[in-house]
Amino acid sequence: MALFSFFAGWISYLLICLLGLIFIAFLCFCLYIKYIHLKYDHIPGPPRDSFLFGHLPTIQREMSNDRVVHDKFLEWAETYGPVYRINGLHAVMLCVTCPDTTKEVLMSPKYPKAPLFYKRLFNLFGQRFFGNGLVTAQNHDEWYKQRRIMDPAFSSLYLRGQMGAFNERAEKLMDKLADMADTNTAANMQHMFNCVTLDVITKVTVTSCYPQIPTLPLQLIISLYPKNKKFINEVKKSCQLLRSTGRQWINERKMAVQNGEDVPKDILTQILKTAEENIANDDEELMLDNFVTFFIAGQETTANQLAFAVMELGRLPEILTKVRQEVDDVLGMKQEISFDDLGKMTYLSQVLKETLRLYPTAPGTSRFISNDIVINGIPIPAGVTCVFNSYVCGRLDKFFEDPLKFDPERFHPDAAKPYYCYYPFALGPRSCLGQSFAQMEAKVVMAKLLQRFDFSLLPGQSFDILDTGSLRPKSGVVCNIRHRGQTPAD
Ligand code: HEM
Repeated sequence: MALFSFFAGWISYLLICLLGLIFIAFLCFCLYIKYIHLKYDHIPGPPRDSFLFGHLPTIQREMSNDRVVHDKFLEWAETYGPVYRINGLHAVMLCVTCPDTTKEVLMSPKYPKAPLFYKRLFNLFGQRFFGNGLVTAQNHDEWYKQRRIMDPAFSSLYLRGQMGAFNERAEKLMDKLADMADTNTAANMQHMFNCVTLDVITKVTVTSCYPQIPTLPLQLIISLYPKNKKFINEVKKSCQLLRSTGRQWINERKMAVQNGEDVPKDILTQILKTAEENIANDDEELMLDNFVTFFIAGQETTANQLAFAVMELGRLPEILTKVRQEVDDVLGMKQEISFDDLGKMTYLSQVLKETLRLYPTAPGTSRFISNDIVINGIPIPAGVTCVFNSYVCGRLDKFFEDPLKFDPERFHPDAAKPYYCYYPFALGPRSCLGQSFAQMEAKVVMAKLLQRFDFSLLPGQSFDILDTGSLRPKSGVVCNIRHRGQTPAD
């Protein structure tokens, strides 16, 4: 009995000490948050929901109510100006729309990608995902080494040589659409575009292993609720499948290289080279990081752009007529589109650019600011994350008049170029490596679609945006497809 009370006494003593320590740690954390508030509260920003969580509850509310969180950021940019502050626990994030700062920060290699966001993409729900691949690499030298190796697979000379592949894959889509037109079947255009961009990037359709990536704050929120376990497990399984598919393809290519076979200078071959020059000892993991990176970065962004373009053309007959006329003038009945043809379809380029202004499918980027700077006359102490949001910039009327109007004339070759307020592919050294690839692919697919088919949106669809980290049309853009010249009753 005495022994029992001795131990019980010690356990209660330890518990009290532990609680005391937790309380002191919490107090220190609160004091640190107060210090951060004092340091950055001179920067304008919306009122915080709470001392501890800052603006996170508002952001969570927007997301759980199925709203586009970037609309909230837009509303705040309109109210609080070219730089405003958002708090979440001890972290401070600045949303910047000031063009001069956008230029200064994004064009300089001095500002690394912000760990606040990119470190979280290393894993997805505990499963290695983008790792240290090109999009997420934060160390400048490691990133630069990879980028230099990957560049040849995206040079304009190499891409010219890919026109055959773009044509061939787009033709497969046209065949499917022709079947649908013949059988009067409605087409979910987003799904169709996903298949073609997947086909182009992998040359094999492996749609089933393609993971849906939830937005980063959403990931954290999702992982807090046990009821999401099933979803989390599915995402993890998709990631594992993607990496094991990558492992298999990489090994096959490695064997081909070792056997002295003539391999193409494509993305996969270049990925093998990134590992050869990697000084760290995780060659295979780095290759898989880049496999996942190109698979994700190179596929759904373009598919979603195409789907948004069809959505807008479906409700704007005048623009549709004009762009179709251009395609007819340049291509006529020609089946194989050449690189030179692409250059001649300038209005189609304008349509695609305008699509990304209103619907930047990868809506922003961020950088860590490790030195004191001044933004729009406001001194900013070092240690913050700056977010550059192309969705917000594209919809601010100080940059684009009547911003919600879809108007490709904004990108007419003679129109004034937007000054650091239009960057759907980001800007500077960390801008999109696949920009030309994506826009060549998008043009080939759109041109063939316009050349061969009439499409009309099925009534009753929403024109809303679904924000899953990248932006996509909520409706899927379901269309009735007809061969050109075929009347709806045929
Ligand atoms: C419409 C299509 C596309 C859009 C809107 C887009 C947009 C972007 C954006 C905004 C970034 C910067 C991301 C960040 O800073 O977090 C980026 C980076 C990147 N994109 Fe794209 N992208 C598209 C298509 C592609 C394609 C087709 C590929 C490859 C085949 C690709 C490969 C990459 C890579 C490798 C990076 C990282 C570049 C680096 O940091 O060096 N993208 N893209």
